[in-house]
Amino acid sequence: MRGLYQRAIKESFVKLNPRIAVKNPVMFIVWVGTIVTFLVTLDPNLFGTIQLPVNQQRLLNGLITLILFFTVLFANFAEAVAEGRGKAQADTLRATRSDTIARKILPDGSIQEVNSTELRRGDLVKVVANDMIPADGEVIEGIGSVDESAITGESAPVLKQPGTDIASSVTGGTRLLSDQLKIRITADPGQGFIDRMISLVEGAERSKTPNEIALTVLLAVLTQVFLIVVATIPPFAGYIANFVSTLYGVEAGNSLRAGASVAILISLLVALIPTTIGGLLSAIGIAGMDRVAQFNVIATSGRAVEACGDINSLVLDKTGTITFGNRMADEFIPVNGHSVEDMAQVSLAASVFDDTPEGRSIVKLAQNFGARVDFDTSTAEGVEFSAKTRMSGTNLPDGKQIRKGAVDAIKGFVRSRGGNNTSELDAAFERVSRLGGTPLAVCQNDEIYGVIYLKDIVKPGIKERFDQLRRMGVRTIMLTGDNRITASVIAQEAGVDDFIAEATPEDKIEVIRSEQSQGKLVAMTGDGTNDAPALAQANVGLAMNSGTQAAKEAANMVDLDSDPTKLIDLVTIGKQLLITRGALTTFSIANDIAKYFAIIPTIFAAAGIGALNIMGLKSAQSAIISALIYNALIIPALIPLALKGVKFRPLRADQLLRRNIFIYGVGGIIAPFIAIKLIDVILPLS
Ligand SMILES: Nc1ncnc2c1ncn2[C@@H]1O[C@H](COP(=O)(O)OP(=O)(O)OP(=O)(O)O)[C@@H](O)[C@H]1O
Ligand SMILES: [K+]
Ligand SMILES: [Mg+2]
Repeated sequence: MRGLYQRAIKESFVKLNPRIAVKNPVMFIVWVGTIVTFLVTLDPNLFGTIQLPVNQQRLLNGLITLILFFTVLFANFAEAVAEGRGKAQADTLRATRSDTIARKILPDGSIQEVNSTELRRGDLVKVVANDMIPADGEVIEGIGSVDESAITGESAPVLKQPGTDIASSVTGGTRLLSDQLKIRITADPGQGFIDRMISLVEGAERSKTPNEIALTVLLAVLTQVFLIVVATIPPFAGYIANFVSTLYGVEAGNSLRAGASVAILISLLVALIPTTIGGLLSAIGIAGMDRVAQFNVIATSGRAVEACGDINSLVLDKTGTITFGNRMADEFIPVNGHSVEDMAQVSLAASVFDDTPEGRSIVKLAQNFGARVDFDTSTAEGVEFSAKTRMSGTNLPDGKQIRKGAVDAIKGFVRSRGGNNTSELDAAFERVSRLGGTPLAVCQNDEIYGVIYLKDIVKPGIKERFDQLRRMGVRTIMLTGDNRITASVIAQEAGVDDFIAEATPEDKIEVIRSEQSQGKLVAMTGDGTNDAPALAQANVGLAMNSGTQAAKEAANMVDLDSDPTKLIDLVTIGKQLLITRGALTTFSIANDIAKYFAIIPTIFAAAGIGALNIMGLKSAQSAIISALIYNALIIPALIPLALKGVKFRPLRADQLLRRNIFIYGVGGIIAPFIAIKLIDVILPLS
């Protein structure tokens, strides 16, 4: 922690470099102002004669220079502290990226040892137990467990094997613990997942988000307006000075001219321009990305984090996101006069090749009923489950075709072979669906044997989360391949706003497009290759780290813990980022009013227009210094708030706006009046 601050202090000075400083127009004006006031400290008469005794003027100018310099440093410090945590994280990551020797498989099948940095996309490598995986890739042969703690912080080993979308992708820098794998490299050197993570957390790719750019422009315009206002004060003051001279004598007129000295005009300018938000703006953005990183989510840009705050619609999978997703076979419901044992036997035959959790749980339940595999598995053919057919099964050596799957899919299968549907089947289908379970029909050729009840449970607390989202104006849409009845039961229980049943992967992208065509911003999660287009289409796409390479590349965020529910947290983080920025901007601009009333009178006070001094400050000098000290100190004082984010309540945007304008607007007007008066009382200036 101390190291973090030491580093930040050092960085604060590095950021004084004009080439870096100029990127923040508001603070750059302060920096230029500091240099000018420094010049008039060296030679108080630089821009014309002054009326104060030279030493007194020099002291005042020197003090102003010092405070302005600290104002710039404080703003730099805010940014440096925000960047610090990411830098520390990058160091840890870099340590895992050390080069290793890879066993490259040559076209003739022989092995050549090469440095991991020489591997290119498409190369084949062999990795044996205890080897570091040399680069990102896809397992094409073998099975083994991998320690991914370097990237996920999760110590439990993860099983990797070819074929299955989910388990076949490996990340360079993780370690193979057992057995051996043949891997096809999918990333060129320096383009891997860990490389991308490093450059992200280091902020190398942290370009300003569109909102940040818009706000920076607004602040720059505001700064320009004040620059013009302040620049017109001298002629105006000069005009009044002439007038005062004729009334009260030349000396009174001159003291008014002195009041509008360069140092004081610069002080007024700095006090009026939005330095508070100008100094904290980038820290707020970096902190938002940091908060996302602490959730173990990697965002590809600050833009993605911000987009989370603007989301109107959340598209979520049912299975595994809203429900636990470890759908277990709970019951066999035989139909058409078949016995449970008969049905168990057919269900087992339909599932021996099905590697999904559903398939394995069916095998287990069937074995409990005494079912045994009674055919030669080496000559039988497995029919893999696909979200499109919504079926899986086995073609037996004797030509029998056994299938299980969504009830309407199986009905279609049976019908095409001349079989019939029964009301008994429909009753079983309805019973399971009304319980929120997934019914799978089982058939052999044209004969339906029964319905398997796959049980799934809605995650506790999810309804409250959706209520919270609704209060923030976010609509939740549940998407499922399951039937309408099951979908509506789960939708009701989870409290989603809308649902789409019997959805194909194409439906996902369709839902997103139709929401977007209504001007809405959409967020979604996904892990499969077929999710990739939808992840790319969504304004916020959160891919699971356990998912395929394609999904991860299409998404703008990756969750290292592979928990799709995190999308809900991301929306909250994004909203908080926007609210924090809005609140501090309001506060910063509201502050100006008090600072204006503290400084303006000092310019005219010397001319005896004391009535302007409504704050009753001790003297012109004390007023200026007090206002500037407040202006400088408010930046470090607000760093914790900028980093942590303002207190967040799940409210709609308009309610939040009203609340914020009240708290940070009214507070922003009152706070500096009190603070400046206090500093004025404490200051040993006369
Ligand atoms: N292993 C399987 N074998 C046969 N049919 C299956 C299998 N797994 C699921 N199904 C059927 O296919 C349907 C679609 O499955 P899919 O995984 O696409 O969607 P889902 O898991 O129900 O919904 P979600 O989109 O919420 O994940 C399921 O509702 C179920 O009826
Ligand atoms: K200011
Ligand atoms: Mg699914």
